[in-house]
Amino acid sequence: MSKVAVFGAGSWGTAFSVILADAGNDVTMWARREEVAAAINDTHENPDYHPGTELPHNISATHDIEKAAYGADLVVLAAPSQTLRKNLTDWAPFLPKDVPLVSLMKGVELGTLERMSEVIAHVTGAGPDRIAVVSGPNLSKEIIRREPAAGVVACADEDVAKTIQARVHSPAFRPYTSTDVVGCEIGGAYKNVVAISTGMAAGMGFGDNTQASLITRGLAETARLAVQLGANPMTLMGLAGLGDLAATCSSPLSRNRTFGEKLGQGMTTADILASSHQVAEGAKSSHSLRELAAKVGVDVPLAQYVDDVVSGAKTVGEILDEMLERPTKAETE
Ligand SMILES: NC(=O)C1=CN([C@@H]2O[C@H](COP(=O)(O)OP(=O)(O)OC[C@H]3O[C@@H](n4cnc5c(N)ncnc54)[C@H](OP(=O)(O)O)[C@@H]3O)[C@@H](O)[C@H]2O)C=CC1
Ligand SMILES: O=C(CO)COP(=O)(O)O
Repeated sequence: MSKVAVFGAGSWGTAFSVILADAGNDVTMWARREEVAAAINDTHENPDYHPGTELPHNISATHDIEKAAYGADLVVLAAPSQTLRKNLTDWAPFLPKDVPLVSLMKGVELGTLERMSEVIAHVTGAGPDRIAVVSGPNLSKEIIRREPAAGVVACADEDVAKTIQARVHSPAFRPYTSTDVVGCEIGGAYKNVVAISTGMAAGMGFGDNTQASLITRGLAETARLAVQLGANPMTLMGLAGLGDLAATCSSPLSRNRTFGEKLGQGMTTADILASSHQVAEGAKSSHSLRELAAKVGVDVPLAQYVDDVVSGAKTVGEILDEMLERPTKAETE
């Protein structure tokens, strides 16, 4: 059986390991905490992230980087976007040479403004034919219950994308291929920001018209930036764009939407962060995406407003007024 190393044993690393195991791979997960690895091996459960779900027996876990990587012919990376560079620097010396590296992350690094595939390239020296992205409407709690879902495997080398597609095709998970890494990554990172804005509206008590307006203008903003960075606009109409946006903005399971709801109800970012240990990537990527857009000359009002509220620079009431008072324009501008 082929072995996959999954680095990261949080919500998505664990649920994606179930896809891989169901697809016939032997999976070794690397967990940051020794006790999480021990619990997975002893009880076949990840008690911190998916309590009560039995994991397939072809999944094991370790806290030892070398053991996790040994013999893997596919490496999957599932850490928070803002820590990936540091994590990967530790993992890189142990990773098998020449195997594909798959990013599951949906964020843009603060400071460098790099997408995750760019961070992977810079830290490992891997070329575009070895770096892939899996994205789409894939809320981990639904995936681990084996509810049917689809996703996109993107790699500049279509043959590599097809090989990974075959490795992640499980009875419940239907992967499509793409060569548009930029479009998939920007779609994945941006939908988290839009989900925070939609959550804010819900938290302020506004209904479906407001939320649908934000989702639609958010998609326009996502597409503007992605296309400027070289993406195919049709990618944003696909699973890694509209698909993920719809799932994340509408689901109570989304950490980003929930984060926004709490902001809308008046909680501060510090209080929200203290109330959950799970990552809501959009809280940081609203700032990096705003800066990335400024760098390439794209107007991204939604990312600016979300960033302003997350940073505490403005209140939700203030940005609501600002949004409604903006000069009107053509929809396709
Ligand atoms: N959850 C989902 O439904 C989906 C998530 N994603 C993306 O996957 C990525 C990972 O998210 P997800 O698994 O959900 O996040 P979680 O918050 O559920 O888990 C984060 C994981 O990263 C570990 N971690 C936290 N901080 C660090 C650090 N400083 N160094 C190394 N490891 C660390 C955690 O370890 P510990 O337990 O020890 O803190 C945990 O294993 C994100 O980019 C997210 O957007 C993509 C699709 C679906
Ligand atoms: O990316 C996701 C679903 O596709 C998960 O969204 P959240 O991180 O908001 O929970």
